Amino acid sequence: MQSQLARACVPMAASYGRLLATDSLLAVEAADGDPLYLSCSPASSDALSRRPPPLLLPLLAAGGSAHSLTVSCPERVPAARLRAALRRALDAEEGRPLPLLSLPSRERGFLLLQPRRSPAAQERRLRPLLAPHLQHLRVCAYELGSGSRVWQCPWGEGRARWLVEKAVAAPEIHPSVPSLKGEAVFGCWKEAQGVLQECIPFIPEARGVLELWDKCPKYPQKGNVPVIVVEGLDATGKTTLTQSLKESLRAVLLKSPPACISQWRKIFDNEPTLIRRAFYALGNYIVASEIAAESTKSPVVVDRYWHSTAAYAIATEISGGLHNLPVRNHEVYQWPEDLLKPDLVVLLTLSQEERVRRLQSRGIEKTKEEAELEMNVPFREKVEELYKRMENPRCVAVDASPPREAVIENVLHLIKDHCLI
Ligand SMILES: Nc1ncnc2c1ncn2[C@@H]1O[C@H](COP(=O)(O)OP(=O)(O)OP(=O)(O)O)[C@@H](O)[C@H]1O
Ligand SMILES: Cc1cn([C@H]2C[C@H](O)[C@@H](COP(=O)(O)O)O2)c(=O)[nH]c1=O
Repeated sequence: MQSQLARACVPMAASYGRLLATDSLLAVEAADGDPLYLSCSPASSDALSRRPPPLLLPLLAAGGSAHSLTVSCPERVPAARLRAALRRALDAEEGRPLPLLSLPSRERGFLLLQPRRSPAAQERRLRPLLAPHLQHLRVCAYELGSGSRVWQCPWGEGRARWLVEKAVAAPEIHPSVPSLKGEAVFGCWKEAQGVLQECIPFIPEARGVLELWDKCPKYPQKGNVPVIVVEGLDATGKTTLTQSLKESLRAVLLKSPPACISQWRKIFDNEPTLIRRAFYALGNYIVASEIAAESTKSPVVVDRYWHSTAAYAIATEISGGLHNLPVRNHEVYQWPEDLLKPDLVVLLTLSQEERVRRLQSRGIEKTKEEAELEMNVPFREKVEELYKRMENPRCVAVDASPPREAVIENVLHLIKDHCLI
C-alpha cells in the first residue's frame, strides 16, 4: 500500500517537494486565509504525533466528530455536480463543511466538523445521507487515539488507519493552481464546448447554448474598425462609459455574456465552477462572432470579455491572499489563441470607498461575485490584480474617479492612440 501511494506522489515532486514522504495531504479551506495542510501517513500505533492537527484535535478532544468526504467519480461533470449536491445537503446539516482537496489524488470534497455530535451519532446521521453515493465517495472518520493522536479511518477499509498531523510545510504553490487550466479557465473553445456537451444529460439549457454556438463561425476575424473592451469591478462605471463610447464612436455595443444566452445565466451561475466557467467562456466565443460580424460595419464596444471571465474564475478558485495567485506570465493569464482579440482593453480603476458609494446609489440585485466583492477584501484584491496580470492584450488602466465626462475624454484619447483613428 505504501509503495503504491509513494509512486502516486511522484508527479507532485516539482511542487510538493518536502511532502513526498507523506502518503496523502489534505488541503482544507478552513477560513478565508491560506489552506490548512494535514498529512496522513501510516504509522505504528505506538508512534508519537509530533505535529498535532489543528482543528481536528481540539474538536475531537471536546467530544465532537469529524468526517471527510471526497468525490472519486471518474466523470468530471457528474463529479462536480455531486460535490455541489453534497455541499447543499451538508450546509443544511449542523456543523461546517469545509472545502477539501486531497493530494496526490486531487479528489475534492469536504471536511465536516460537528462539535455537538459524537462520532457514532454523526455516523448514524451521515450513513443514510451518503448511502446513494457511496460508490463515488471516499468517506473517512477521524478518531482520537491515545497520546492525543488523531487517526483517519476510511469507511469500508476495516482497521486501516492513518496518522493525521499538521503537514511539515505548505506546498510552494496553492493546490488549486494546477487544475485551473481546463477546470476554471479554458484555453480554447473546444475545451469549453466539451464541458457543456457533457452537461446535456443533466442541464437541458446546455443544449440551447451549444445550438447557438454551432451556428457561429469558429475562428472569426475582426474587421478594420476599432474593437474596444471595457473591464473593471462592478460599479466602476463600465455601463456609463460604454454607452457614451457607443454614442461618440457611433459604435455597436456588445456585452459578455451575450444577450442570446443571458436567459440561462442564472441557471449556470448556480452550477459548480467547471460548468459555470465553461458557460462564460463559450459566451466569449459567441461574442467574438458578433464582434466579427459588427466590425465589418462600425466600431464595436464590448462590456466585459475574456479578462473578466478569467479574472473572476481564478479569484474564486484560489483561496487566501494575492500571494496564492499563479505567478506572473502563468499560462492561465494568456489570451486564448483562438479567441478574437480586441484593439484595446480599458480597465476602469476606482477606490473601494467610491465604488461602494456608486454601488449604493444604484441598489440592484447582486451576483455571488458582487456580494463577495463587497464583503471579502482578499477576493476583491485578487480580481483587481488578476485584471492586471492578463496578457496579450494587457489591460490599460484608466482612473474612473473623475467626473463621467473626464473619464470618457481620457478613454477617447487612448482609443485614438491605440487604434489609429
Ligand atoms: N465618473 C463617474 N462619476 C460618478 N458616478 C459615476 C461615474 N461613472 C458612473 N457613475 C455612476 O456609478 C454607478 C455605477 O456605474 P455603472 O452602472 O456604469 O457601473 P458598471 O461598472 O457598469 O457596473 P456593473 O458592472 O455592476 O454593471 C451608476 O450609478 C453611475 O451613474
Ligand atoms: C462576464 C462575466 C461576468 N462574471 C461576473 C462578474 C460580476 O460579478 C458579474 C457581473 O456581470 P454584469 O453582467 O457585468 O453585471 O458577473 C463572471 O464571473 N464571469 C464572466 O465571464
